[in-house]
Amino acid sequence: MKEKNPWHTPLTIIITVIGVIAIVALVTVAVLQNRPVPQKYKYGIVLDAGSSHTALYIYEWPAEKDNNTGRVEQKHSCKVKGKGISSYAAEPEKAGVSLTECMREAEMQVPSRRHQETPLYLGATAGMRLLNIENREASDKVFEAVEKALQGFPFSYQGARILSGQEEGAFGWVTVNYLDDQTTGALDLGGASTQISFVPHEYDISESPSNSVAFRLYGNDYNLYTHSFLCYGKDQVLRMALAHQTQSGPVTMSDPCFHPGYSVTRNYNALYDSPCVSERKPKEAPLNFTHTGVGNFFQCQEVVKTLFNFTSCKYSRCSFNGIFQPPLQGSFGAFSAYYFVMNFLNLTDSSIPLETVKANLANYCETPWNQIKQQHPKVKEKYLAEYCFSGTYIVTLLTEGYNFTKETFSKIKFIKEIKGSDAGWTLGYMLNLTNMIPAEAPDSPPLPHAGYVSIVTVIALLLFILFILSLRPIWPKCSKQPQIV
Ligand SMILES: Nc1ncnc2c1ncn2[C@@H]1O[C@H](COP(=O)(O)OP(=O)(O)O)[C@@H](O)[C@H]1O
Ligand SMILES: [Ca+2]
Repeated sequence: MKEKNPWHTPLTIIITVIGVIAIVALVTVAVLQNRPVPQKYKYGIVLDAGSSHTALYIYEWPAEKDNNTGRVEQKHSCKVKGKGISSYAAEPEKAGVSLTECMREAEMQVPSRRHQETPLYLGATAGMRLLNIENREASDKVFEAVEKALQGFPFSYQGARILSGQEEGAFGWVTVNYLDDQTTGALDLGGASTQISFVPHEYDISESPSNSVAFRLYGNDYNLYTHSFLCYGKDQVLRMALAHQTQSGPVTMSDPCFHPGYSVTRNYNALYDSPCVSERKPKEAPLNFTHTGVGNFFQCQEVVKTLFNFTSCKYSRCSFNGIFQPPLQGSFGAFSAYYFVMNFLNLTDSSIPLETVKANLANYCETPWNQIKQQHPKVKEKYLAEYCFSGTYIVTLLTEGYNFTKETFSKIKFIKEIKGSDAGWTLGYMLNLTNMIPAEAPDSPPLPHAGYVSIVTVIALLLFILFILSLRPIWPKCSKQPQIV
């Protein structure tokens, strides 16, 4: 005869059913109540008006985390067609018009209900610094035109201005260190200026106060060393190199920094039309000269070295041109033109020793111009012609200028972006102006939703089991199983 299961009494069945219903109800209520609400985002827009071109960046962060840490991300970027705003000195209106296409894109990217509260900034760097030195009126007109154009959009326009070299260097450092976990120096190479920023080991800021910036980031105070070298961006430094080699006003010039077989006609007035070289213009020169290539890395390095002044230094130590620089410290992120050039040359890998970098460059510079063009039919010819010079300049600036050695060179990472945001000063600039540079370390992260659900379920189950056990006195008696001997 089949024995009746003692658990099948009405009481235990009722208790079990009620228990299961209670657990399901508890978990459902808890899960629904604490479901993460769909994220609401806030936005900020920064226009980087560089010497060679303007780029627009849209940043995004969770709305409720305004003052919190490390949550601002680049949502979108747009490259403005044409040249930098400083090139519109003669026709300022066009500087404003040039921005409209990217601004329209921004209107589409930022949800319209957020337009009015979205701050919009424009920061101009060394191109406008030079125009401002050369022709103040023209620089003001460009800003007027740009301002007028930007105010025509529905965002919260916060102004357009020239960043100082210190700001450019310091905000580049903030961007890198906001996004990265360990403290990293920042190396930024532009077309018209270049910046170096890092936290020195022992830093006596009193030696050169103009090179020091203090920041509080993620609970730590930093004394940052930063310097911006105007005219040492790769386009202006090329002008200086060409100027150095055309002092006597020749009709043809043989240049070790360009490939053998390279030959173009250049205009003297155009070459010397920049405050970085205007004083060196030869008194008597023809209208044009023929610029031909020789392709010799070592000779090119000698030319580049003449552009640095190592003779005077009134501090305990200097990089070049009498500028104070404490000993290099830690790892570095090198971005903008550092990355473009080294990436083209396949030299971004930090494991490549400095000597190999030089050997590869020597080999690259020697390659005939025809061959280079054939190998890279899609690369813009202006860039292509200049990679030998730019690569040589980068190596020389880092080693002779900033004193990187073969050991410390391997601590430089050539980077385009970090965690999806472009490396550059724009993010740091916006964080600073919106008071969003996180001063304190992030709170320990709260329990993720899945973890929360699991814990609620396990506790509910435990309670249920305890409840069942507590009913033990009224459990039906188990009938003894026949013993097997
Ligand atoms: N693909 C590329 N290859 C080589 N150089 C590039 C490339 N894209 C941009 N550049 C260069 O990077 C530099 C960017 O400088 P930019 O930010 O405009 O000037 P600055 O920061 O001095 O105001 C320019 O010299 C530009 O020619
Ligand atoms: Ca730049």
